[in-house]
Amino acid sequence: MIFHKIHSLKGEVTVPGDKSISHRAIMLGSLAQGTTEITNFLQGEDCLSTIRCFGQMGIHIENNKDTILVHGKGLHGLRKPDEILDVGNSGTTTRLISGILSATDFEVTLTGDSSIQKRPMGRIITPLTMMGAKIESIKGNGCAPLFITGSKLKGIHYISEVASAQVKSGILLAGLYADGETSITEPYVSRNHTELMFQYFGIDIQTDNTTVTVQPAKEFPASQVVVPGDISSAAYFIVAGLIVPNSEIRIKNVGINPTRDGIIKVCEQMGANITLENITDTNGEPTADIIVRSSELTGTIIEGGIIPTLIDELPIIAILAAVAKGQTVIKDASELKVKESNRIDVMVKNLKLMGVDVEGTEDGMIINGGNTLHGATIDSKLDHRIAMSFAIAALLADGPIEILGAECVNISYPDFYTHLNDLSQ
Ligand SMILES: O=C(O)C1=C[C@@H](OP(=O)(O)O)[C@@H](O)[C@H](O)C1
Ligand SMILES: C=C(OP(=O)(O)O)C(=O)O
Repeated sequence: MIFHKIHSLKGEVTVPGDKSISHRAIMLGSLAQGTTEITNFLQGEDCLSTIRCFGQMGIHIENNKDTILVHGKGLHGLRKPDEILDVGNSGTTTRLISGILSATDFEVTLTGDSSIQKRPMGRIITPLTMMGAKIESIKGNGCAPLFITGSKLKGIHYISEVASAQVKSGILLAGLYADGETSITEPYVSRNHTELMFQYFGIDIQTDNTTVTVQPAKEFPASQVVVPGDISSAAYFIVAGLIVPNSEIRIKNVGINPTRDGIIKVCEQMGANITLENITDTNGEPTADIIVRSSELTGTIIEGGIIPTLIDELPIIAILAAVAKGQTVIKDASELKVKESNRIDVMVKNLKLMGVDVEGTEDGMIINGGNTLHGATIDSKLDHRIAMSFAIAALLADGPIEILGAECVNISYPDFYTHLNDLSQ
C-alpha cells in the first residue's frame, strides 16, 4: 500500500474497542456461570483468536458483531479441545490462556504463527510451574508450541523481573484455581485491566502498589461488559493530529486508565495541545473524548515507570520524536525487542530509510528530530504497530511511503486505513 502527504486532519473518529479488555472479557465470560454480553468488542484477528480457542474448548460464543454473547460454563466447564489451540499472532492470548490451561483436567497443545513461536514464554512457564503446572516448550527453546497438562495448583508469591500485564494476568488467572492466596509483585505497575475486571465480576482481588493478590475463586455469575475504545489505537490519531499542520480531531470514547495513558503524558511533556472531555466510567475503566490540535513539539526523555503505560505506543512515539525539535531518548524499553517484531530494530531501520537521525540502543532509541521526512519503502515485518506508525509518518513525508505487509493492521485495527482516510483533507 502507498501513502502520501496530506494537508490536514479534521473531524471525529471512534476507535475500536480495547484489545486487552476484549480478550479478558471473553476469558472471564467463559469462566463465569451464565451468559455475558460484551459490547464494543474489538473484532481484530487477535481477539478473534481468543474466541476461537474458547470455542474449541466447548464455550458457545455468539459473535453478532455489535454484541458478543459468551455462554459461560463456570470455572470448571472447559473441555479438552479436539485439535491444537492456535493463538495466531496474539501474545496476550498465549500468556493469559496458559494460566487457565494449567488448572484444567486435560492436556492441550498451544501454538501460534511464526512470530508467536519466537516470543519468550519462559516468563510464564517459570511461575506457573512453581504453582504446580506442567508446561513443556515442545522445541525446548522456551517458546510455543507449548504442551500443557492441567494440574492441581498451589498459591505462590511471585516476584516478576518484568513489568508485564500478560505475566501478571496469567498468574492471576491460575490463582483462581490455586489452593490458597496467590500474589505477584512487579518492578513497575503494568496495565491493570485484569484486576479491574476480576473486581467487576466479583472475584476477591487486592492491589497494594506493585503487588496484586487474588484469592481462590468461588463460582461467579456472568455480567455485561462494555469495552472502551483502545488508547493504543487512538495513539496513531493523537500523533497524526499533533504533527500534521492545521489539524483538529476528536477521538471519541477512549480508555484513559492511568496504567495505559503514558502517551498522553509524554505528548503533554513535549508541548502537545491535548484536551480531554466527557470523562466518564465504563465498568470501572475511565474513558474520555480526546481532542488534539497541531502543536509545536520538543524532544523529551521517556524512561522508568512510564514505559509499561505506553509500551505498545513506542513505535508511534518514535515517529512523534522524529518530527519534534531536539532530542528524544527512550530508555528501559528492552521489552520492545520481544513483541510481534523487534520493534527497536525495525523502527530504527525504517526511520533511517526516511532520513531520520536515530540510533538504536540496548533498551530503546535516541532520536534527533526536526528534519524533513523522506519517501521510502517500509517493511512492516507484519507487525501491526509498525505498519500503522509509518502510515502516519507518511502524512508528512516529501515523497510516497510504500508499506509492505500493510494488511497486518487487521490484528488490532481492521478499519484503520478507512478511518485515516475519512479524517484526511
Ligand atoms: O496484557 C495485555 O493485554 C497486554 C500487555 C502488554 O504486553 P506485556 O505484558 O508482555 O508487556 C502489551 O504489549 C500487549 O499488547 C497487551
Ligand atoms: C504486543 C502486542 O500484542 P500481543 O503481545 O498480544 O501480541 C501489541 O498489540 O502491540
